Amino acid sequence: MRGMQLSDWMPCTSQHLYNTPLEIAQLCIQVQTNLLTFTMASIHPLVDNGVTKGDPNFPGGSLQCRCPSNQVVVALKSNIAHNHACGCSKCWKPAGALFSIVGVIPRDNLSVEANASKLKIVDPSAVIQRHACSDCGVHMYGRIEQAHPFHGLDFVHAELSKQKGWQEPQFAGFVSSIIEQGYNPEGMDAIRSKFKANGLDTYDALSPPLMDLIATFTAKKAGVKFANL
Ligand SMILES: N[C@@H](CCC(=O)N[C@@H](CSCO)C(=O)NCC(=O)O)C(=O)O
Ligand SMILES: [Zn+2]
Ligand SMILES: [Zn+2]
Repeated sequence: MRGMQLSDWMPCTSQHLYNTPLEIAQLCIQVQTNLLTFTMASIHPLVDNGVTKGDPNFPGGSLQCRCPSNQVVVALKSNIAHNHACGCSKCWKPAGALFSIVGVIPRDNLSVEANASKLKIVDPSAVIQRHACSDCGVHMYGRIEQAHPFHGLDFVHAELSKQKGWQEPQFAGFVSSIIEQGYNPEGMDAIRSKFKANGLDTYDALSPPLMDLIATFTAKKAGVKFANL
């Protein structure tokens, strides 16, 4: 009996349905990705069904907390930068999401326009002093007060804005941190595949350029002299 041929498994190969093993492999990957999408927990609503590109000329807008009335309003005079999915335990995430989506803006471009009295710092001992609405709990901005490479940049969640066009997530950071919050390590490959399928590189800290900024700050603080290249 001759060995099974591909054509034995594909009775319809006489039509132009599956031309090459590559097309079949691509079809299998697509089926698997679709299945993963169907079965996986939500990464974040702005990632689960694809990432929508922002407007590079976006001028900024405002954020509102999720109280039904007397909302905290924060005005942002420019677009955000380094927007990223964050798996860490400290960043605010919408209900059901495994990741936060958080970006930065120069603190001088951020102002609280309404109900500032509702804001309280979630963890005063943290590096990022996250100012959250004491009623609905969403984080309106995170500010770094101590000497730090990101001092002067506020962390904000642009999904709290009614305006569209904010910078889209550029990468996924602190991905392994979701394990610390109870996500099954067996599921990490699927999580990383989902990010990659949406064009986002995944890191277990911040992106390399941001990590280099942190290391440069640390070296300079320690008086390290950089060798010539
Ligand atoms: N595994 C820890 C990681 C927490 C952490 O280091 N978070 C980063 C990134 S938050 C925005 O990208 C950080 O800068 N933390 C300083 C701070 O949050 O104050 C965990 O999950 O908790
Ligand atoms: Zn609120
Ligand atoms: Zn975080």
